[in-house]
Amino acid sequence: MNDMRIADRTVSSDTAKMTARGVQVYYGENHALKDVDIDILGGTVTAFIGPSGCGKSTFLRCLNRMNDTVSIARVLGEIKLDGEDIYDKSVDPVTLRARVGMVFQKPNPFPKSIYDNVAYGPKIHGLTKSKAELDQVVETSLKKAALWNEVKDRLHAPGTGLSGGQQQRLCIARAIATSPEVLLMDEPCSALDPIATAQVEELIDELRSQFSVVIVTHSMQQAARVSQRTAFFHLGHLVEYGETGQIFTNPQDPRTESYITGRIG
Ligand SMILES: Nc1ncnc2c1ncn2[C@@H]1O[C@H](COP(=O)(O)OP(=O)(O)OP(=O)(O)O)[C@@H](O)[C@H]1O
Repeated sequence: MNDMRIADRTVSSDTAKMTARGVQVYYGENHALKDVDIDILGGTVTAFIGPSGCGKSTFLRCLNRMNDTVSIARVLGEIKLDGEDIYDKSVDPVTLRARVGMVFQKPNPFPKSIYDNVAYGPKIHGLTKSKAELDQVVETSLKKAALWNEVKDRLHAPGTGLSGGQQQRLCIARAIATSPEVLLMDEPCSALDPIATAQVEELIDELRSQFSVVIVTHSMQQAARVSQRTAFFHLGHLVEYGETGQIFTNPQDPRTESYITGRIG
């Protein structure tokens, strides 16, 4: 942990964008997540770290109700976005996922053109009124995802023809095209080479000026590079949550210390 570039630790907001209280997740009989309480801050990158199977992705997927799509998953407790219960019956999960977007581990562009990948969300949510407005959203999203210059002359070529790193930036552009308030990223760099990883990490830092980012990562170096807040999960428990520098240099719980020093993994 010595040669780490450290992210700017200042957070632009200390108000909670999302809050979770007493969250439990069961997959059938498997109690995967146990009594998780957390406040996700606005304008902040929050990293979820912990050993394989500790529940990081499960909790991430609770934040935009992706676990609704898993028939054996049961989510208990309360999760709020701007004070509103996202599991309330009146909340449409598809609309919620436009506000709380997601980028997955493997780049998964639709088998459509670069343009149509980005235009998809604004179209289905009726966010634009004209073709010119949609063109503008596509361009702005690709610019925010640092991909515009590489693709502006081939917007109608298939998204699947891009390199892995470009495909992941296309998926980020697709996720931000609906102007989400929170962006969830589940190990977004695990399929990328070091150069593409550095590009996506730089992007994450820029994106937090517009919304909260929550990133699951296996890499402690990555958590230290990109996040201002870190949550350490172990065996389904949220063991420790705090300022990233403090978690890595002065952990309060012996389990966190064991993990960051490599004694549990
Ligand atoms: N779709 C699913 N169906 C059944 N069990 C699941 C499912 N997804 C996760 N689990 C179980 O929930 C527990 C937590 O898994 P989860 O994927 O959330 O952990 P993780 O910390 O993200 O792991 P990794 O770092 O390996 O991705 C594990 O016991 C896992 O087997």
